[in-house]
Amino acid sequence: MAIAFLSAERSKDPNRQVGACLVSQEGIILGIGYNGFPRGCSDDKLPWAKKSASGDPLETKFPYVVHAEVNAILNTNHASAAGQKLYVTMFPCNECAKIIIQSGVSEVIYFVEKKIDNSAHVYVASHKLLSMAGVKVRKHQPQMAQIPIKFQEP
Ligand SMILES: Nc1nc(=O)n([C@H]2C[C@H](O)[C@@H](COP(=O)(O)O)O2)cc1CO
Ligand SMILES: [Zn+2]
Repeated sequence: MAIAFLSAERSKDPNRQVGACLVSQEGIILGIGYNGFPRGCSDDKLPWAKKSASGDPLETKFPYVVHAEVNAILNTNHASAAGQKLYVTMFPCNECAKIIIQSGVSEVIYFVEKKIDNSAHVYVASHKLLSMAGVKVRKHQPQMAQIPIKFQEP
């Protein structure tokens, strides 16, 4: 989970940085991701806004951003995500849940579940899909409040 948090720091989304880390059953790191625009799609040309003044959805980030979970699964250095565990700083949306299920991930460990009224159905659907597909879901219980990183010679 700490690696998912560290990965989130790399996101350029000014409103919400999300990170994910895919690990094997034994805890070996297989893939890391954060929310961002697709490869080759410039942050200078696409908007990070949540709302546009004109009301045009194409002037918001939503149609373009790749979620952290999808990036972690696609960035894997392993042939398949089957039977693996996905650590994610935020509970996955329904679209990510579909990809998590289809890629064969067997467990999702999340840090926080965002509760936003107008998107509540997204998370109800996500829970429903993950539960129907038999993907284990649990909230991370941190053993410590922080992990300081010092850049100095050991
Ligand atoms: N699990 C998630 N993984 C993600 O990568 N995200 C990303 C997509 C957007 O870039 C941002 C959410 O933006 P906002 O609606 O909080 O301004 O976080 C969001 C969630 C929450 O479901
Ligand atoms: Zn998602």
